[in-house]
Amino acid sequence: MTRTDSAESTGPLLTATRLRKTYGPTAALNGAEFTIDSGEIVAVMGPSGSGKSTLLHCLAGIITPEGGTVHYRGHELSAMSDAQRSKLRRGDFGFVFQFGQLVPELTCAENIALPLRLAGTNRKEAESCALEWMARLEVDDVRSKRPGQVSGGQGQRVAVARALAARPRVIFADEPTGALDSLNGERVMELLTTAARETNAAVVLVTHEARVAAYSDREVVVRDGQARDITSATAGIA
Ligand SMILES: Nc1ncnc2c1ncn2[C@@H]1O[C@H](COP(=O)(O)OP(=O)(O)OP(=O)(O)O)[C@@H](O)[C@H]1O
Repeated sequence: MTRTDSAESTGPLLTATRLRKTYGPTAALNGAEFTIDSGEIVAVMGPSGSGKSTLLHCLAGIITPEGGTVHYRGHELSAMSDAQRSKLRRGDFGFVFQFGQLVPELTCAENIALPLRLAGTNRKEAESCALEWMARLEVDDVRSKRPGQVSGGQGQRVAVARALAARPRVIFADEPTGALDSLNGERVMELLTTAARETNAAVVLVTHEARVAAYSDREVVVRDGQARDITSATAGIA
C-alpha cells in the first residue's frame, strides 16, 4: 500500500497556509488559506482566473508554491522529494478533471484498473475492483469500450470510478461536470459525492456552478488569489 500511514494524523487532513504563486506578473495565489478534514466535501468557487485551479494544483502537490506551506496529514509537501510526492498522488489522492484524463488506448475497465496496478495491486484483483466500481457508477455496460467510444457522461463516470477505485483519502475534482449537460452533471455529482461519503474521502471540488457546489458541505470563494470560507458566516443556521 502506498498511503502515508503515520502517527501524526490528528489535525486537519490537508491545510494550506499563506500560499503564493505567480506566473510572470500575475499573482495567481496571493496569501490563500485552505483546510479540509477527512470526509468533508468543500466547493472552491470564484470568478474565472481567480486562482481556483492553481490552489487545487498546490494542494495536490502538482505545482510548488513560491511561498506558504501545504501540509497533508502533518507532512509538508514541499519538504518531500518528487518521488515521495508522486507516491502520495498515486496512493492517497484521486483526480477528476473536466476533459481528457482517460487513456484513449485502454478500455474503460483497464483505465479504472490502471491506478490500482500502478499501486501494486495484482491484475485479477484490480480487474474485479474496476468492475465493482463500474457497477456502482452505472457504467458496467461500457467496460470493453475505449473512451472515444462512450458518451461524455459515461466517460466522466468512468473517470470518477477510476479516481475512487484506489480508495483515496482526498479527491481533487476540477470542474468535473464542466463538459456535461445539467442532467448528466447532476448524476455524476450524486455518484461522486455518495461514493466519497461511503469511503470517507475528502473532496476538493473546483466549480463555478452553484448547483454543483450545492453538493458540498462548505464553500470557499477564491478572489484575486485569496481564499475565503463563506460557509462559516452561516454556520449553525442549517
Ligand atoms: N501555466 C500558467 N501560465 C501563466 N499564467 C497562468 C498559468 N496558470 C494560471 N495562470 C494565470 O493565473 C491566474 C489564476 O489561474 P487559475 O487557472 O488558477 O484560475 P481559475 O480560477 O481556476 O480560472 P478558471 O475558472 O477560468 O479555470 C489567471 O490569471 C491565469 O491566467
